[in-house]
Amino acid sequence: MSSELAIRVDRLSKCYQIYDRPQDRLKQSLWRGRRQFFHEFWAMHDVSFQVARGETVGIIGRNGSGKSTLLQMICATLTPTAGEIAITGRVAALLELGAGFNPEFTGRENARMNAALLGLTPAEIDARIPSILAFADIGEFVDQPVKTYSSGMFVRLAFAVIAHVDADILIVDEALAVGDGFFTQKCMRFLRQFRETGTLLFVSHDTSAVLNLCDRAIWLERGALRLEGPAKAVCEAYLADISDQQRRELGVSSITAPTPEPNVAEPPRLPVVDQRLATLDQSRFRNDIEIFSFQPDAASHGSGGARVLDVELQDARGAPLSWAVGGHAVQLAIQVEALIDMARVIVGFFVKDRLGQLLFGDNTFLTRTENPLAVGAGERFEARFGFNLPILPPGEYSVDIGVAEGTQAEHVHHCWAHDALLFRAHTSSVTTGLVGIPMTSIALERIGRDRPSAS
Ligand SMILES: Nc1ncnc2c1ncn2[C@@H]1O[C@H](COP(=O)(O)OP(=O)(O)OP(=O)(O)O)[C@@H](O)[C@H]1O
Repeated sequence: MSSELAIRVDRLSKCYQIYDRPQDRLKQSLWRGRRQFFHEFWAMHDVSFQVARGETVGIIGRNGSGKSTLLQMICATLTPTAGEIAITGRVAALLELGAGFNPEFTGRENARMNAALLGLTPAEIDARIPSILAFADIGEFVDQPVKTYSSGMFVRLAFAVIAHVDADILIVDEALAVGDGFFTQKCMRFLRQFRETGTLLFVSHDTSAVLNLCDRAIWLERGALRLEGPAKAVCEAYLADISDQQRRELGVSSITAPTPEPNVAEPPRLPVVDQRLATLDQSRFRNDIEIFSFQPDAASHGSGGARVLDVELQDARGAPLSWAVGGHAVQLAIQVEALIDMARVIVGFFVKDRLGQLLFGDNTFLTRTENPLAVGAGERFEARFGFNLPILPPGEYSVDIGVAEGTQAEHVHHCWAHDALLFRAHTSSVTTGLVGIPMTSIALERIGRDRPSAS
């Protein structure tokens, strides 16, 4: 195989023998192939593709399309019925919860055992175990048998191990989603860093995760390769296919958007009040967002000239919120301590989703261009941003806070606190797209016919 290739999959097929009743399996072994008591199910059929060294490839497809089957064969935990796989490099995989873990052993013992299986020498394991356990961050559970672990703890430990074994090829299933928001973001940061040098196969139902991470995507359908190519084109085709199918199921033919009228009146501007909020807020689709308290020990970088003291989401009158409702007015209040004299302070924030994709944010620069804020070392100051929360799809979100000095174009970062505040949206009327925007108006009216009917 060319040294530029990390993975070559050639005409791969997997057939399962399905027995309708347990006794049929017994009969099959007694008859030794002279009669057939099973029927065949081809979970993968004639799939071929190549992954170049250093590529990041997303595998997408509906439930049961063969994603796990394919990856298990690549990891050699499942034997193909036909076809070949050639791999160049050390493979580490996170495919199934708890796979490769002995339930009776502690987390520490399992981490050592897995690291050894993945090729680390005892000396390398000794050197890396503190960092593995720090990454997993499961506290005293590390010395408990893993049979007592929650699924989130399993993922943390398994991911921590694969992140420390110098793999050339990483294979990760969306098992990641089991972790909490902070951990998922930590994993995504690691994966982004890993893809600079390594080869990554990433399986997910979530096309935004694939778009975010992958150069290329492979779409599997009923065990066959339906499409491969640039991640954007493949994900778009996949989503279009899903919506076509939904339309067919609903019995709706394709919908063409009407051409807008040329002189439509300007929509009303502020105040932004979504007319539907009152109704939505009475329903189970109300966008309930749980706000977790400020994380003072959140990881941060920067020159160290400032320190974030507190971050709060407040209601429009300044009362702290532990729950917020999407679409409603809130304030984000950020308190900072200057550790050095600062002449032109800028404070900003970014809200990110569980994959670390930046959703929205803002900063104080334009508000204070004319009279920049100057503070002395030891002084405290507060930035406040008032806005209508977007409607957030269910999931976890976090807020990064930045404190800088200078101008928008040229500045010194004194502090960038990652994941200083965490939210969780529980229920939502929005399920697609990154966020829902509160609408100022929505109309649907009859406007006549193409041709007046003859009377
Ligand atoms: N051990 C097995 N015996 C019989 N059929 C199996 C076995 N394992 C998987 N299958 C079948 O093979 C097909 C592909 O399964 P696979 O788990 O690879 O799909 P997937 O794309 O990973 O699905 P999901 O997104 O739900 O995880 C499915 O129809 C599944 O029922």
